[in-house]
Amino acid sequence: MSDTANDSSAIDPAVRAELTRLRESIDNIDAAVVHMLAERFKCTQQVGVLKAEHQLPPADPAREARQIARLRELAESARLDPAFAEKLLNFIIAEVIRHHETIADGAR
Ligand SMILES: C=C(O[C@@H]1C=C(C(=O)O)C=C[C@H]1O)C(=O)O
Repeated sequence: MSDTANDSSAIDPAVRAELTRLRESIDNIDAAVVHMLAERFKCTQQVGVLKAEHQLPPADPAREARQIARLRELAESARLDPAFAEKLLNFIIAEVIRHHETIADGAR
């Protein structure tokens, strides 16, 4: 990459405008992702409390398998890499299970 690749004075104004337009949408999408994840974690925290109150295990592998299969199908129809969708869901679920273990530990 040349030294001037990130120097905005060297970028064609039309290209700069297009980059700015796209980055504004990326920023909006990132904000939506954060808000959606926050809502999801609010729900999963409640599931964690319910499980702890009723001595249910933090993880439910059968439910996870159904979610992964569903998400992979959704990803395919949205032209998103299903392997990426699966990795992302597994990453989120691992964090949820960690929260559930912490809640269960606190209830003991
Ligand atoms: C939220 C739950 O707990 C865990 C987390 C899941 C998730 O984040 O979607 C799914 C299954 C469980 O391993 C649940 O059982 O529904």
